[in-house]
Amino acid sequence: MKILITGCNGQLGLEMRNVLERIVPGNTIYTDVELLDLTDFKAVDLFVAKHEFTHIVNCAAYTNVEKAEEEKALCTQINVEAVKNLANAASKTGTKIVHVSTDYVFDGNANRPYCESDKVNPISQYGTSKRLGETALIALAPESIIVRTAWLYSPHGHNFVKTMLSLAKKNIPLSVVTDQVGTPTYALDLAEAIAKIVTARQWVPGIYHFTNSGVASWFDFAKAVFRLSGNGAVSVSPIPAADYPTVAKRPYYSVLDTRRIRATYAVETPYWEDSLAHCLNRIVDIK
Ligand SMILES: NC(=O)C1=CN([C@@H]2O[C@H](COP(=O)(O)OP(=O)(O)OC[C@H]3O[C@@H](n4cnc5c(N)ncnc54)[C@H](OP(=O)(O)O)[C@@H]3O)[C@@H](O)[C@H]2O)C=CC1
Ligand SMILES: Cc1cn([C@H]2C[C@H](O)[C@@H](COP(=O)(O)OP(=O)(O)O[C@H]3O[C@@H](C)C(=O)[C@@H](O)[C@H]3O)O2)c(=O)[nH]c1=O
Ligand SMILES: [Mg+2]
Repeated sequence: MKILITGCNGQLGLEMRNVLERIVPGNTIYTDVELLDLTDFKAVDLFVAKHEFTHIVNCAAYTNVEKAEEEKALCTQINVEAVKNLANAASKTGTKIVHVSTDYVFDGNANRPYCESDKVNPISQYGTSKRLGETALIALAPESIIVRTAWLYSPHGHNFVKTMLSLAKKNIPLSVVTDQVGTPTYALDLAEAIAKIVTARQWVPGIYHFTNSGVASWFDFAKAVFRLSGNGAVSVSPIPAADYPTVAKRPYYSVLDTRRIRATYAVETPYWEDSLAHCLNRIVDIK
């Protein structure tokens, strides 16, 4: 087994390293944009040909939802063209790909958790680019596995938990939206799930949904961050999304149904608040 982790300094990339070095130490090469720019067709082709990986886990992406609306070309380069480059290179070497996608491929008008077969209809540039990445990958490397996740956080990088913790330090009253509902997901739990797929005896191509268990609004998520980090006194008001103007539209409801991945790969989907508590314990200086 020889694995490539791309985007190794992102939230998921860093957790993939934690998990893989515990369960299959020394089997993995980790690349960031400096070592391997995925938008460079030739570089990707040469790198993958040289190493003959058994698996690639693509943790690289353009993830700034707001800026994506203005940086459409860059977002497409990373979320679509780079995925094509990986798919082309991997299909020559018979390398299996695990690619990561998002709940933002859905429009959020459902009233029950989204299954893998449900109709997609992205409402943002980021969501559109992630969907185009999915379809390009399926066309070029149909044996791939796509794991859609949502509301990712970790001790590293940019995420809602760290945004809330830094706002808490400013001692100003906060307002957070209550009418966008999903499932906060700990990047470490996702990394465990992906590692299980990569090391499993069976490889079942297709799309899988992975999130933690349970349901929350961003407001619920913020309240839990403050309660579990000893910042329970921070004042947070619930507001409708209409009162929090943003450039990009976000789905009102994007809970994902995770039965398929649990049934196929026996992965754990811990309750979101339990995982949040675990993550907060790893973040020093939370008060
Ligand atoms: N964050 C979230 O809430 C969610 C994320 N996802 C998906 O999960 C996956 C992992 O997300 P997450 O870990 O949060 O992402 P991050 O933004 O934390 O990390 C992505 C990494 O990709 C790197 N990268 C960007 N461009 C290139 C390039 N051309 N070549 C190589 N590397 C590049 C970035 O480097 P640099 O920082 O230097 O640009 C960054 O380190 C992504 O596919 C994302 O779409 C799905 C649902 C929710
Ligand atoms: C900072 C802040 C945000 N919000 C709102 C804005 C928005 O509706 C919601 C979440 O804001 P964020 O910008 O942190 O989240 P966003 O960047 O939209 O998060 C998404 O990222 C991409 C990469 C994904 O794939 C998605 O699954 C999802 O995690 O919270 C408030 O209501 N109050 C606040 O003080
Ligand atoms: Mg964001």
